[in-house]
Amino acid sequence: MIYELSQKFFFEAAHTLHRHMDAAGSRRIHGHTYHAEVTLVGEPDGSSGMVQDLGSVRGHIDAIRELLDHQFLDDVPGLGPATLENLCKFIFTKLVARCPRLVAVSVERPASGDRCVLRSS
Ligand SMILES: Nc1nc2c(c(=O)[nH]1)N=C([C@H](O)[C@H](O)COP(=O)(O)OP(=O)(O)OP(=O)(O)O)CN2
Ligand SMILES: [Zn+2]
Repeated sequence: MIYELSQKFFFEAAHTLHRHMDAAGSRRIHGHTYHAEVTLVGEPDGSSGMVQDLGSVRGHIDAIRELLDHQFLDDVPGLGPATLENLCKFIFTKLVARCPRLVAVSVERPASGDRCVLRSS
């Protein structure tokens, strides 16, 4: 059997975005509340009963959250244009190094209903 383990977190951040539509508003500095979810899959280890200890997942998420929460996303090294897509990739790339069973990252802006999901396969 395969188990799916997930954890949610949120961060608040500002950014600008260069785009063809609604260009002026997006180019101005503005902010969003982002809700993210990470998902691991696997079978629990026989002795621990865990796919991965959620405490360790939370610790690794906290380190990534520090890079994003209350930051100006345009200045975050390695992120690129601060889109939902790039936020998913940024979180995935950093977290998979610590959580090898990571298979998906989603980032959502609940206020607008926008959401992106990045899956490894
Ligand atoms: N594929 C994507 N498209 C857009 C993204 C994105 O991350 N991926 N992001 C944005 C913007 O960040 C933007 O602020 C949202 O713009 P818009 O949908 O026009 O919403 P409003 O400006 O009307 O209102 P908000 O308060 O900013 O939600 C755009 N596209
Ligand atoms: Zn925006």
